[in-house]
Amino acid sequence: MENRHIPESELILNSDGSIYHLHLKPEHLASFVFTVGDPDRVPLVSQHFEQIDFKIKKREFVTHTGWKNGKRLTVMSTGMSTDNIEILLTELDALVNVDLESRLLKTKKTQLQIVRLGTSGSLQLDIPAGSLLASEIGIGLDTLMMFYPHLAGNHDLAHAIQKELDLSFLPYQAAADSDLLSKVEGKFIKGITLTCPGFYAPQGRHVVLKPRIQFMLERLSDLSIDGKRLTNFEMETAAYYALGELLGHQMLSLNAIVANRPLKKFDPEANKTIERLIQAALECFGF
Ligand SMILES: O=P(O)(O)O[C@H]1O[C@H](CO)[C@@H](O)[C@H]1O
Ligand SMILES: O=c1cc[nH]c(=O)[nH]1
Repeated sequence: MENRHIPESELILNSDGSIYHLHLKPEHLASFVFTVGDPDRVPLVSQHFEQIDFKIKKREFVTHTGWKNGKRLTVMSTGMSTDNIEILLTELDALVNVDLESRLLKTKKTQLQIVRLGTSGSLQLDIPAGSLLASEIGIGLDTLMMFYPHLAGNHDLAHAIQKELDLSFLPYQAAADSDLLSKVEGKFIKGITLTCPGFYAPQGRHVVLKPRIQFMLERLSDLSIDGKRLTNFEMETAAYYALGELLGHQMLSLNAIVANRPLKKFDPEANKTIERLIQAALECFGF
């Protein structure tokens, strides 16, 4: 990669030297990061830390860094949608891989491990609310990755979804890091996750405005691609996996299933499932 001087208007630092949106300096970040969508979920994770050394809030990005079981870790909130994940991952990568003084790439690369702890809706009757699901693959129904280099790897699912829904664009497809995925074996079911650019019509919901794509839920639930089926809807996973692949960081998205869409049910006990998700993730990663 060309080692150019990154201009001030392209990688923006605040007056205290912290990075623009996240408001972090390199020393505030651990190499293992849990991410959550909801800022109020950050203390639900960090309450399990033995010690918290650093806390900051900027916009929807709330960060706590501390220690558990002798290991340093960070938890941070991202807000919703893939556009926020683009900001998150670009700035996290810059914190570890750009010398913020010289504005040049560091010669030695640091790899982050980033695990999303999010909520999600199931597309399948046999994946009830209350399930814990690890996304093996993420498929993005948004256009974020049209602005970045092409992804390597298999795009079979993306092509099948484009055909089924008659989309004018090709969704993007990327996979979880296999080492991180192996750590949750037995504790999480595995699934194929659809990352949507919205919560309502882009997930086939009808409130007042009628979704343009008819029977989206049923068509995606029934789709079988070489024996593989789609399992859940959320709004960030594919961007983590795609940008993780391009930037060289390890990513895993873990989901608390809070709705069963075929049953038309939302789980009133969703908070308990989120707490189980947090506990299970801490255990699986040795914290
Ligand atoms: O609970 P979080 O992590 O925010 O994840 C899910 O919940 C939000 C929608 O309610 C979207 O961000 C979706 O991905
Ligand atoms: O159905 C759901 C539930 C949580 N998050 C989503 O994006 N969709």
